[in-house]
Parts: sequence; structure tokens; C-alpha cells
Amino acid sequence: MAPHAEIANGDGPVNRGGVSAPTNQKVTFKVQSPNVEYTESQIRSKYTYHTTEVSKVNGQYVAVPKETKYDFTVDTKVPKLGMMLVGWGGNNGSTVTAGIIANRRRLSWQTRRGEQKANYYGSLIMGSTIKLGTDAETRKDVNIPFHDLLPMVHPNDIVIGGWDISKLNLAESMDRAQVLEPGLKALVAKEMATMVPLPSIYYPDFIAANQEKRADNVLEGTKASMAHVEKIRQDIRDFKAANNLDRVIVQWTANTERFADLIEGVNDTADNLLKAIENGHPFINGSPQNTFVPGAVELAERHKAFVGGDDFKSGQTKMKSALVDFLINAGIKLTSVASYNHLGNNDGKNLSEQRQFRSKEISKSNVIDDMVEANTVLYAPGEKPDHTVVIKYMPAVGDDKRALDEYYAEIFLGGHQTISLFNVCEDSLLASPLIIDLVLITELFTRIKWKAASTDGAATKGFEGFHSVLSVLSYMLKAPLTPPGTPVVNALAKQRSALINIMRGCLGLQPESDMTLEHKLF
Ligand SMILES: NC(=O)c1ccc[n+]([C@@H]2O[C@H](COP(=O)([O-])OP(=O)(O)OC[C@H]3O[C@@H](n4cnc5c(N)ncnc54)[C@H](O)[C@@H]3O)[C@@H](O)[C@H]2O)c1
Ligand SMILES: O=P([O-])([O-])O[C@@H]1[C@@H](O)[C@H](O)[C@@H](O)[C@H](O)[C@@H]1O
Repeated sequence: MAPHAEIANGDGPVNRGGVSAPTNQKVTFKVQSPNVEYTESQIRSKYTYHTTEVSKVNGQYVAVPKETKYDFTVDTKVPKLGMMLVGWGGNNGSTVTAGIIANRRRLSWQTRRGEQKANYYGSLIMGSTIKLGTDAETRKDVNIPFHDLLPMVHPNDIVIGGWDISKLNLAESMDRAQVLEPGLKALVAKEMATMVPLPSIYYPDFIAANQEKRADNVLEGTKASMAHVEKIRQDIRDFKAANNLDRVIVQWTANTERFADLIEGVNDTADNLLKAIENGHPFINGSPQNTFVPGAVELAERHKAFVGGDDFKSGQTKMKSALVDFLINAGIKLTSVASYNHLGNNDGKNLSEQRQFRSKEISKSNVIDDMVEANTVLYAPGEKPDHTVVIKYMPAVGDDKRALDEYYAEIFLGGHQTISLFNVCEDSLLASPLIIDLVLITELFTRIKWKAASTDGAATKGFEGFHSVLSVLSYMLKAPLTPPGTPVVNALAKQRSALINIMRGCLGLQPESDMTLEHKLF
């Protein structure tokens, strides 16, 4: 069997040459506006972006409303999409694969609590709704599934493949992961046994030494070389051709690596770095290491390839990026955050070595910075809460990671508030929907183009894509990568509304302001 996935539909593998019809796209709404045009293949919109420009004049802020006009186009043909996972045989890789098969085949299975049906809970795109507007008659909110806001790939239609330094097939990997119920595993094992990860580049020095026994599926040679890079590029080309795909997105869900040293002449510029990005395949990093060294970002920019990362924001940090936003924006002075967790999966085993833990410690520690810096009433310049991150490997708990947090804050007149959280995160069941969201959003943004609208009739630059560093992915990531020189936003609510409002802008719709004046001024 070719070493890549063909997700079967239950009655044998998908015909290699056939193109499985995308799951029907429901057209649930249309925008009626002189600024929006629907063609056979595009949605075209004229959008006015309202901001407030602030300057300081004689020690006083002066705020000036500003309008910038953009033209957006969205190609509405949803492609046949492939997702290639680096680390496919891991807990996340095997879990997300089983989850997509289960949803695609609408499986249900028995658990000790009764029948369980497949679902996409925990996916922003597949499990949440957005406010489209207000009902013209009842004045009530009209909410629609997030997935229906713009034409998007359905995860059931994603073809999955990838690489792993472990040669176990996906059914064996699923058993090794010990994440899923036996009832579900039994229903998907047959398909998953036909899925075998491609051999990968293994550079022992980058991951924990305790991973060595796992590495029985590696490309010859102990150092990454151009031959290795060419082999990986050929794997992608072969996977795309074999599955008759329109697009492939590569996502790293392999082990956390140590940080890469930024070495002048090696990875500081595009010309000094591998040409892997030349094909233009988007690459998303679900782990915390600094994969996108300056040379990689420059190469992505040069080839207009999307990159995104770092580190899935799945449990403890996701909670933190919402709770810290609430506390500080409520005027409560957070003074310390102690985050401890222990887990017993292979990720935890890899993180038990200092250099790999350090990568994770960094990605988990910066998540409160933007919220603290924005509040100059509570914090003097440079002042920030104590913040510590501890991760311990405890095999007994397996994938059911325990996250224990203490938030300590100053409140009115010298009082204090202590919030203590005990959060059992089933790691891979929380991360797998994020793997799906990252791929769906990245693919959508490959079909969105923009240009500055002409205001005086003068010609403007042609349409182009979003910046190569796809910072709209930040909601799913602990340490969001942003275009060089642009600020990092970690506050969870801001990240979600930024993504929704950009997608609304592509439809010529203003951001949802939550002002609801229609319910206040009458
Ligand atoms: N909730 C979560 O699970 C979560 C949240 C945030 C980040 N992450 C990160 O996601 C990654 C995967 O998590 P996991 O629980 O699936 O870990 P895992 O250890 O179960 O899986 C990682 C897989 O990567 C493989 N691998 C290692 N180096 C490789 C290489 N060079 N090429 C190909 N495969 C390679 C390993 O053999 C393993 O199968 C980790 O870096 C973890 O820190 C996980
Ligand atoms: O996303 P989150 O729960 O804050 O952070 C988690 C870490 O605390 C955990 O040790 C590790 O298993 C996961 O890779 C994940 O990164």
C-alpha cells in the first residue's frame, strides 16, 4: 500500500484517481450590498476599514477617525485538500486522523456512558457560531455556523498523509497513543492500518535522547541535507499527484525540538536556508521551537508561501489567554501566575529533557505580555506579574494532562484574589481540532486576495495575498508568529474577533461591534 493515506469511505479506499465530491457546501446566506458582487467563481467586495489614528500634540492625545478602502476577492471554488503531518504517528496525528474518519463515516460507538457519536467539538470552525447580524423583524441576533461564513473545505474531505520517524502504521500508532475508546478504535482500525508514515529526517540532537528507540523510519544519513530536502519535496509532489489534490498543507505535530541557534550565514537569510519552501506549500508549526528563523520567513516571503505557528494553544495556555484578559481588563492587578502541569504521554517524555522543555517554557511564558503592557494604569513600564511554568513527566496519567494554575491578584484597597484551577486536559483530544482549524483557515486564506482601493481614480497595485506570516492563525497558537515588526496579540477574544471580522470584511460587512444600539436607542 502506498505510504500515504487514502481515507476510505468505509467501503474500500477512495479511488486514487477519483475526486471525491466535496461534502455539500450549504449556502446559508448572501450579502445584498452595492459593495459586494458574486460572480461564478468569486466573491468581490469593497470594504472601508475604520480605525482611529492617535498622535500626541502638546502632551495630549489627539484621536482622528481614519478610513482605508480595500478591494477583496475570495475564490469560491473549494479545493481538494491534502494535509501532510510531520509526526503523523504521534498522539495528535493518529487522533486527528481517526477523528476525521469517524466524522466522515458518521460513526458512533459504545462507551461506558452509552452511545457516542463522532463530532468536531473543540474546533473553532466546526464547533462554534458567529453573529451574522440582527433579524430585521425580531431585532434578535442571527447566528450562523462559523464554517458557513465563507466557502471552506469540510474536514471530512481532507486527505491525510505525512511522515514519522516511527514506522508504526496509524492503527498501531493509535493503540500506542492510548487516547481513543476501544469502540471507536475498532471501527477505524482497518482503514488506519493501511496508512503508513513516510520515513522522515531525524536529527537526534534536536529532540530528546529518550526518543531514539522510536526512530526506526528515518532517511539515511545523520544530518539533514539537500538530498533529504529534495526527498521531502518529492514526497509532497507524489502525495499531491497520487490523491489528485489541488493543494497540500504541511503541519508539524512532531516532537518539540530544541531552539535553533540563529547562525549568520546558515539560517539568517533566505539564500542561506533550505529551498523546501520554494514549492509554496503552506507550513504550520504546531510545536514551540523557533522553526521560522529569519531565513525561513524571508524565504516564505520571497515565494509567497504561508507559514504559521507556533505551538498549538490547547489547554492551560488557552485558558490563561482568556482569564488574564478578563482579569486585567476588569482592572484587577494580576501579580503572579503559577502554571504547573504533568502529563504521561510521549510529548511529556520528550519535554522531560531540559532543552526541549525550554522551547515549551518560552512559548508558554510570553502569553500574558500584550495584556499586561496594554494596561499602564495597573503596571508601570516594564512591570509584570511573576510567571512560572513547570512541566513534569508522569507516565501514569498518559495523555490526560493535569494543569494546575494559581492566579494571584491585588484588588480594591489592598485586598487579594486567589484563583486556583485544576484542569484535566485530554491533550490530543484538545489539540486535534486545532490541527483541523489551522489547515482550514490556512487553505481559505490561500484563496483571499486584497488590494488598496483607488480613491482618486489613480491605478493601484494589483491584487495580492496576505503577508506570508499568517498571523490570523493566532487563536490556535500559544506563541503567534507575526510579520516582522508587527505586534503579537495573545488575548483570546481579540484573536477570535480579528479572524471573524477579516472574514466579514471579505463580504463587505463591518465588524460586529456588540454595541447593539438597536436595543438601547429607542
Ligand atoms: N495538547 C497537545 O497535545 C499539544 C498542545 C500543544 C503543542 N503540542 C505539541 O504537538 C507536538 C505533538 O504532540 P503529540 O502529543 O502528538 O506528541 P507525540 O510525541 O505523541 O508525537 C510526536 C510524533 O513526532 C514523531 N517525530 C519526532 N521527530 C520527527 C521528525 N523529525 N519527523 C517526523 N516525525 C517525527 C514522533 O515519532 C512522534 O510519533 C509536540 O511537539 C507537542 O509539544 C501538543
Ligand atoms: O497548550 P497548553 O495546555 O498550555 O500546553 C501544553 C503543555 O502544558 C503540555 O505540557 C504539553 O503536553 C502540551 O504540548 C501543551 O503544550
